[in-house]
Amino acid sequence: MAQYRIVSGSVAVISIQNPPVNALSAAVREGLLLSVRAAASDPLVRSVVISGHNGPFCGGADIKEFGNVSHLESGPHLVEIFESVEALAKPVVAAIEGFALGGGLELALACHYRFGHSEARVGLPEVSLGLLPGAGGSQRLPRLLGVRAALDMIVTGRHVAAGEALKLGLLDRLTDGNTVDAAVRFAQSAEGKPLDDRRLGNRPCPPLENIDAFFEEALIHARGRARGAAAPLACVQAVRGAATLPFLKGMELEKRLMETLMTSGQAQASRYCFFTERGAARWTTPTGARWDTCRARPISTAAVIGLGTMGRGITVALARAGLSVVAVETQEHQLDEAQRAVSRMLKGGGGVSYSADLQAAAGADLVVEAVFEDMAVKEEIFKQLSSVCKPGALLATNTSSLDIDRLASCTLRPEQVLGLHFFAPAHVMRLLEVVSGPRTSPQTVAAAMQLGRRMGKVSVAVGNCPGFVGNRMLKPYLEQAYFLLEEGASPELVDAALEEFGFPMGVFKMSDLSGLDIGWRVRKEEGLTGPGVTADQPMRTRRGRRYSPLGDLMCEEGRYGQKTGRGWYLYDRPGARVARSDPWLRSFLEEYRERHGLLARRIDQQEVLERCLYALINEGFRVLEDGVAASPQNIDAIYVFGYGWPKHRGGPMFYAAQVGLARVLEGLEKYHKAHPDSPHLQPCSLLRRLVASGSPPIHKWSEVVKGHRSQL
Ligand SMILES: CCCCCCCCCCCCC/C=C/C(=O)SCCNC(=O)CCNC(=O)[C@H](O)C(C)(C)COP(=O)(O)OP(=O)(O)OC[C@H]1O[C@@H](n2cnc3c(N)ncnc32)[C@H](O)[C@@H]1OP(=O)(O)O
Repeated sequence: MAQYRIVSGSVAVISIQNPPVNALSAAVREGLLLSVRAAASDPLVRSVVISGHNGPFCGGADIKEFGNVSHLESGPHLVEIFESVEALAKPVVAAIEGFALGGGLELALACHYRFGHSEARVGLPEVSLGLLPGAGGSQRLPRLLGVRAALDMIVTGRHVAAGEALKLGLLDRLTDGNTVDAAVRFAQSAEGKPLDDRRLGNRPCPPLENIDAFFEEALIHARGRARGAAAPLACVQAVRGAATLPFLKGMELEKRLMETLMTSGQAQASRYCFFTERGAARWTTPTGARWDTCRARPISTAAVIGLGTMGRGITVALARAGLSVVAVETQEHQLDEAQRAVSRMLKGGGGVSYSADLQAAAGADLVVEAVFEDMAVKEEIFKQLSSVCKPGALLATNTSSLDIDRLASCTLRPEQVLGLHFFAPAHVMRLLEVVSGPRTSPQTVAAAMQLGRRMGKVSVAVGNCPGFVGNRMLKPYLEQAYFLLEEGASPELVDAALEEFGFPMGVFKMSDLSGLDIGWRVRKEEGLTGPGVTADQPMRTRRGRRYSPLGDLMCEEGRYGQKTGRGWYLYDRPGARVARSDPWLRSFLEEYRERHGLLARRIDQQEVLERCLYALINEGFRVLEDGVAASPQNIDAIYVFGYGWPKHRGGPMFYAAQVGLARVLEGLEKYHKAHPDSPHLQPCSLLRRLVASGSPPIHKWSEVVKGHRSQL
């Protein structure tokens, strides 16, 4: 769908019409090509403006079509359309409002001039979909901006604001007014002028010295950041083609690379993540509440209780979302320090006031409690908040695992109590688990989900259980990693396998970063270690199942990780980040194995991956079975946006489907047989039932889950 009209006697305005983002679907491509041909053949038309209908210029190719080759191939191809645009003998001006992304920017690059609104943004984000700008973008952009700037945009996929795009030379002019009107006036002024130099396909790439060395380095850099993703490397290759080949040869290279990427599992996984991120907004809860049936009361003021690292980050996230925030910390020295830190992060005051008195929370629409993880302390605060806060105020806890329902029962308003599980650093990390207990009202969930969106978070509604979704699934993953150390692996081996898989950090490096003492405190509270454990209990068994005390022993040695300069690795000083192997740990593990009669065996990376990831996935199926997560897509969103699961692998549940459910089941059966005292390796019944029903595709799993639903 493309609207075609003539304005001011000589300008054809072609408007892309496909709400909400004017994506280039087959119908749009058809309409666009017909319109371009009409403009070419109409003698009255002397110039052309291409714009987006109702605001945004164009959000790119229609991603929904990518999963289906026949959709992709129906209608004219973008490359062909853009060639016709560029070849037109009349000046073509792109009028960019809102955004021009992916194929949208590639269309603008085929135009002879680009006019932008001052608030527009442009970019080639295909890389985050596991692709490259495959409709000429990888060849035209370097010819316009030069290799360095183009490569940066293409490999990172970042959105560039209009002001920067003007400086880069990507936009020719900006306007604060009506972009189409300004573009029409400009198009008329360009009528009859020569166009050859405006056609990027005709231009050579601006020269670059030491071109081979430049691209070698770019490839090394991209490989370092890609974590196993193929698209960034293909982007470098395509831009190299732009720098070294004639345009048409470069286009052939782009096409070849694009065909390989488009049909890859990585692109499929990245696309799945795109829709998973957006799908989380269509939430449901175990109690049957839904996003489309409840209205959220808007939240404009908030109080944050407790200004440790999490509280500070949450204050910043709320203030940046435009809320007026009162930050409460009863310890005066901590309050001063927090005030300075928050101001620094906000680059000024930013709507935050500070208080040492809980009464300051009285007028807030929402209170987020972020004190340390101690149930008794939290219970006391919730009791007080229940009487201090105005009726209707929502009371949230930022616990990462404690029982929301227990906190709700300390208040006179259990329906307004919920968990908001932020991830550190809270003002940076995209994920927010919105945890509802059995008594949390749908309106409370709706308000929290809306707030999450305002903060720019991927908010996922989950049910209440120890660890909620993310940390609950992490537990078996960590446990297997510890067991692997007992059986002969080293932290380096385990971490290398996980990092090669695509995690930014292996489990032991991650544990050093977040602090071993956190898990130690939780295990003490659970009675797994500490004074409550009597000397006659076997060290490696708890409640009839295998237990590894390795983490506890490390903490007893004062090895808390980066903060103490020693953990699973050695650091130059407390707080340093670079992990080095520690000979002490090697002997510690050897002695430990000897003491417990454990024979070290050779463990390969495949076993590391299967034991750790399959145990995590298995728990994911249990989470689905229990109804704590509404869908496998929600679990995957949690892992991709909160736990560093590589996007090009789609998330744990998607990965399980891609590996094959039968293979995951078989792997779990094998490992459970070898380790019968490790119940996390025992395949759960949902996985068995899915395999028995022929391993349906992931979007059909809910049909198998149904009927078995929810204990909550
Ligand atoms: C044998 C094999 C053959 C292989 C052949 C190979 C050759 C093929 C050649 C093809 C060449 C293609 C080259 C071009 C590629 C591309 O353009 S890829 C797409 C690039 N664009 C993007 O990545 C942009 C994605 N979108 C966004 O970033 C955001 O949506 C936005 C545009 C910035 C708007 O944000 P916001 O206002 O916050 O709205 P959202 O909630 O994100 O989105 C609203 C709804 O719109 C849907 N949507 C968004 N973009 C697209 C899109 N490009 N296609 C389809 N749908 C899109 C989004 O899912 C939302 O939908 P709902 O959730 O249903 O509301």
